[in-house]
Amino acid sequence: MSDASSATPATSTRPPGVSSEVGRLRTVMLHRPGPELQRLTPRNNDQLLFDGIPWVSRAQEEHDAFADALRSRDVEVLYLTELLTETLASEEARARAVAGVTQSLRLGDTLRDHLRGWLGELSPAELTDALTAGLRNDEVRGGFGLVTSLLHSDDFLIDPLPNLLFTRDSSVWIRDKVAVTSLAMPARDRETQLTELIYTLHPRFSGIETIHGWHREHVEGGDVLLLSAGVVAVGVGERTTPAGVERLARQLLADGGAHTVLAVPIAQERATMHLDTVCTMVDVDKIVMYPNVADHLAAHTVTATEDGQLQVSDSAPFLVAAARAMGIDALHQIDTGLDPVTAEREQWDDGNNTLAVAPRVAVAYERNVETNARLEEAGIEVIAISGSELGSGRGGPRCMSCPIARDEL
Ligand SMILES: NC(=O)NCCC[C@H](N)C(=O)O
Repeated sequence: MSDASSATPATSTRPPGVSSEVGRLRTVMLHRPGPELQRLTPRNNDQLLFDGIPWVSRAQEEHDAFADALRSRDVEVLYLTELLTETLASEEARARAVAGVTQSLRLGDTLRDHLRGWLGELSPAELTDALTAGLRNDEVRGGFGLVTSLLHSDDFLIDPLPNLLFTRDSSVWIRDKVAVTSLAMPARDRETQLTELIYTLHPRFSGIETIHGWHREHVEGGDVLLLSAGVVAVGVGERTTPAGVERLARQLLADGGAHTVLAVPIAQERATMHLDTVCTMVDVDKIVMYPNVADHLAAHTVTATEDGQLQVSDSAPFLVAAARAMGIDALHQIDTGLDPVTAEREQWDDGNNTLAVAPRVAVAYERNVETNARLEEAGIEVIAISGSELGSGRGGPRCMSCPIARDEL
């Protein structure tokens, strides 16, 4: 469970809404790493999308320091598990959560019925733990039948969700609406069941419109960059699919969420799983970008015709297409000027994955010494945090944060 003593109470009335990457950050949703990380073993870490086995208590310390750095800049920090527990006070939320998590065809009828009964008796906080940390076969008490006898004792009946840490990916606010995303990797599929519950049933978000949704064409929040009000760049690669960006673009262009969407192909590789692994905005007209991709990153500009059809341009260099859509002379790339090997090492360690808390102020991992030095030379204040354990899931400060409210620029 999250550290309730240091959390800001979820009672602020600041209206949610985000229209850029760099407007002053007011409210953010994080997930403090918890028991779900204790489930990682050398046998399952690849499937669960971690590159190692994190030291959990150190990861929690690093995460608490990250949250404190944000609070010290007057950012309200909400925790996903606290919001979920509050949501699960509602009978409807509990029923939906239990039904969703027991859908798996792996269970069979006997075990499913047993689990439904068991989960239904848990308190909201216990149910949050089960939904996030999962459940092993040998943790089930009673309900023994054929399936539970044949599964291995350490098989999961409910998969743990270690990637909840990366709250960026399972929902993204675009103006005053929130897109509940549809995650591509099986290990993360269930995360958006939880964010959908929070946004549809937590009183804080009452009246908020959700778009996209669980089990639609794949879109992940790490691919979605709000370059400026009305201009949304969407990476298309290992996670977000062409069909995913098409559906999102259609929705945004139809309901005023954007006037222009840039569809940006990225290499379908783990190192570049999301657009925010290669570039993030650090000022209204500055972007820090992995130099090894800078020269060939390109974009299709997508707009809507008067009768609502999508209009797709030929591909153009990303920085050119972005500046044109944003109505500025140039989107300046922070020239990290690194030799290709250092650049590759720092990109792998999320050097380009910064979280702006205001224009020209960004949180970054301290280990990316060269990239951070270049950011500072370019006039960006770097709030350096340590991420030796947090980074083993391959995500940096932007990945670990879902902005809920930012000031308009
Ligand atoms: N926006 C991001 O780049 N998020 C990082 C996600 C890391 C996670 N282990 C994953 O593979 O999905």
